[in-house]
Amino acid sequence: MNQSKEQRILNFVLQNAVRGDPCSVMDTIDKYCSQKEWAMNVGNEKGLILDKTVEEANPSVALELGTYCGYSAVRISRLLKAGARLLTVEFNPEFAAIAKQMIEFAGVQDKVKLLEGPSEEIIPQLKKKYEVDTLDFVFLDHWKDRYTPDTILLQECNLLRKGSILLADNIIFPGAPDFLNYVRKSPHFKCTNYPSHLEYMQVEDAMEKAVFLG
Ligand SMILES: O=C(NC/C=C/[C@H]1OC[C@H](O)[C@@H]1O)c1cc([N+](=O)[O-])cc(O)c1O
Ligand SMILES: [Mg+2]
Repeated sequence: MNQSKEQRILNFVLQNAVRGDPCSVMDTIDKYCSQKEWAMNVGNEKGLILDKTVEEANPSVALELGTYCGYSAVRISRLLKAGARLLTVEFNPEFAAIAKQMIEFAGVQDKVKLLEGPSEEIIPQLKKKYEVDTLDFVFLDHWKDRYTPDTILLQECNLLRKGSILLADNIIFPGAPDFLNYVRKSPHFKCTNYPSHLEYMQVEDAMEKAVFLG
């Protein structure tokens, strides 16, 4: 059976990146996806916005929704302080299997816990099953029509605290208009927009930061 694009990306990393070196893994994925096959990794331009937001949050506990091949899980976890952890949620088993190998090759497996399943099922389990108190940082990069219901669910599950930072990818392309409307109208969030471009393309995109005010 012929390989998936995600398997080809992983193989390129296994053959060309430096084991245990997160930056080498990120650079190798970016090289493959800009030169050979486009893929929906956050990429290096929006990745720098992600880096700055993670450094601002300096999270003890971070959540990512939409692992895909693990590019942003590697990107986020490389910045985490000792003892901090990233929980990353992926519902597609093929993608989860690729991401698991990508995370292990990058050497960040001790900081990352990959949770396989739908976000709406996993979020209500975070406190009891995954021993989460509150989340310091959340990266939303999964199905765009899940950003709003999952942001509401995070609040309903008391997983946000005053100052929790949410960062959402793809605000322009593919777009998350209902999420933008929701957080910008809500008195519980302070929003900041970061114009950028779609990964590996000259298409406009943006990220939105939403800080929970309690
Ligand atoms: O659909 C996108 N992301 C949704 C991803 C969904 C992921 O979470 C659930 C599914 O298993 C997948 O792994 C997307 C799409 C584009 N795009 O240009 O089409 C660009 C991006 O950065 C994106 O995150
Ligand atoms: Mg994205």
